[in-house]
Amino acid sequence: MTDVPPLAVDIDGTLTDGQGAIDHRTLPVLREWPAPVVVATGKSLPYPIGLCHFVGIEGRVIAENGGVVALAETDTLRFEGDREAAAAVADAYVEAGYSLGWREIDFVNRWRETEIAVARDQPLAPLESIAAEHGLEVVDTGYAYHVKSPDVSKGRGLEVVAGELGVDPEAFLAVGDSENDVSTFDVAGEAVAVANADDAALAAADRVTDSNYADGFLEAIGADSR
Ligand SMILES: O=C(O)COP(=O)(O)O
Ligand SMILES: [Mg+2]
Repeated sequence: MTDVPPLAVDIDGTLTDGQGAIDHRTLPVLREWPAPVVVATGKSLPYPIGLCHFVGIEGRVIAENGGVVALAETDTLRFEGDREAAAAVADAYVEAGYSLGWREIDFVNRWRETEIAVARDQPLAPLESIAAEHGLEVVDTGYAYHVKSPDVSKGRGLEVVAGELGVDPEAFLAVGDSENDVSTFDVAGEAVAVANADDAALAAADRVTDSNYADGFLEAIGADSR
């Protein structure tokens, strides 16, 4: 087949099951996809790079909601955003008596270079107001609150990746589940939300799958979901 589109795929809520584990059925599908696969996630770079490595695909990654773009084949490693402002928000939030909500050794933020993530069981309103004071915004992925620059997005990252790969961003088929995928959906030619997606992703998608989570992903790309 020559008309198989390149894929821009989210991780949490899209390649996972309802418990957050990667669904093993997605792995051979990603490995054998005959066009470039770009992993676009809110997670810090080591997670998606590790995923690509162990799936056995080229490292093509948009991490930190677009704050980091990494493309192994072109030696690209780009950073966007304002890490100092995000760190200042985290400090002010803790100073105000709140917590980022992770364990003492914080593997969520340890390798994060352009934004800060806060656990969703922590109060959102003060985080939003402190972020706004620093010119930043809070995005709720359904897995964490991410404090990021408003001009950084997965969609902007996809434009950069597409440029590096010499592919039209509109050629991409994007699959995702939450508001941090809306910008990807806007840039890609075809946008599919899995059925468990939040309202923002559902509204931005061209179509919505019948199935949830990884079943939805496999349905979205027309893969056999046995
Ligand atoms: O890190 C998160 O909060 C969500 O990650 P995702 O973008 O892969 O769904
Ligand atoms: Mg997601």
